[in-house]
Amino acid sequence: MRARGVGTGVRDDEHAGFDRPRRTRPRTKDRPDYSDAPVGMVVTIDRGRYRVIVEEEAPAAGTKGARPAAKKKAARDTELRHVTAAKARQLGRMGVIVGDRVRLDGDVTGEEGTLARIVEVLERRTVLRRTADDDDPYERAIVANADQLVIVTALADPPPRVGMIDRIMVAAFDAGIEPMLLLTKADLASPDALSAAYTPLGVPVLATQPGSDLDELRAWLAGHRTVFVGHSGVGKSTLVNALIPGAGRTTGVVNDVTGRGRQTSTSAVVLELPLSDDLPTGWVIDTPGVRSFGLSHVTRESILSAFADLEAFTADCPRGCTHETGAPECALDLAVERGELAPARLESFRRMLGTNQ
Ligand SMILES: Nc1nc2c(ncn2[C@@H]2O[C@H](COP(=O)(O)OP(=O)(O)OP(=O)(O)O)[C@@H](O)[C@H]2O)c(=O)[nH]1
Ligand SMILES: [Zn+2]
Repeated sequence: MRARGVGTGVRDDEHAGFDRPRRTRPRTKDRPDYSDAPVGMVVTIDRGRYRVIVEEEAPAAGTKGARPAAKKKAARDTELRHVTAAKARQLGRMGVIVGDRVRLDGDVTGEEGTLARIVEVLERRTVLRRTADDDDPYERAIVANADQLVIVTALADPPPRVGMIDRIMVAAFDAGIEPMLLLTKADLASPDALSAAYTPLGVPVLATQPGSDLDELRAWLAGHRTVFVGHSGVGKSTLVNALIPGAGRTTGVVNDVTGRGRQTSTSAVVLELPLSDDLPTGWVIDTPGVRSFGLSHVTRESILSAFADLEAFTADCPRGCTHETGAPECALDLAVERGELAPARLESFRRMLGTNQ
């Protein structure tokens, strides 16, 4: 007979329940209801400890802990509490990644020396994944719940790698995350060629150099959770520090002796953009410099679904059409012939398909 949860009373369906297949787990007894537990966002992970930001209503004016009236300018009407947590045993091997929204149990005061427990990971809206290389069968989920991705590429020193940009872009398309291209070091080389190569993809492109006005970028980030991805040395930390004074992202050249960068972080970090009077709040998720970006998890269909205009034409493709260059009677070629699709757009799409081979 099924054990009954303590104090839950007899439900109506309890009587009829005996001839039903037994649930593997009694619901009420082993699985406490955490629906009232506070929800927070995982901002860093370090050796099994998760730093979680819990957003709560700010105390009303006049109560203990209320914000002084003088600080009202550009203030949020909620407050952010930082809580350190460990993964609860019941989550088993389930991964918790940066950006995850989690429910917390135990001591959630966030006071020095306290430790909360992550008891549930809420459904992810997006997951940015990569494999170490294309033969790597293990995909790694890097960041959860981002809705934008900024690919940071230097125009020189190190020189841009178009293949790498394409791959990161495909990972974004696959994840349903909006990509943007940010070209740094425009003082060293012109952004024109790269800019032209990515415009047909509908990807916003922005070039920066020391002293650049970052207002356009700020406007783009406001109200979003944006992942920054880039090769080591492209100037990503310089940019993040400019956007978020006090972020303290380590910058500098690669150490000539050890060949290793000074950056020690191995996991992504969520940072809050400064509050502003005229822009909604936003978050930046900085990731460690990447050297490769494997895509063995990405399918042709998921790339196609990021190109809604092309997807509409492919309804007329022969069954099993690969849509690649030379695919017989591919409706995409016919659409270009009829002048309904820009050749550059099809070319860009096919370049993206090619990254996955
Ligand atoms: N000329 C020029 N140099 C830049 C620019 N942005 C950054 N740099 C320099 O490029 C070097 C690398 O910058 P970082 O910000 O450390 O690069 P990163 O991408 O964070 O690199 P990792 O920390 O290794 O991931 C530093 O010496 C910066 O001063 C730029 O727009 N123009
Ligand atoms: Zn086709």
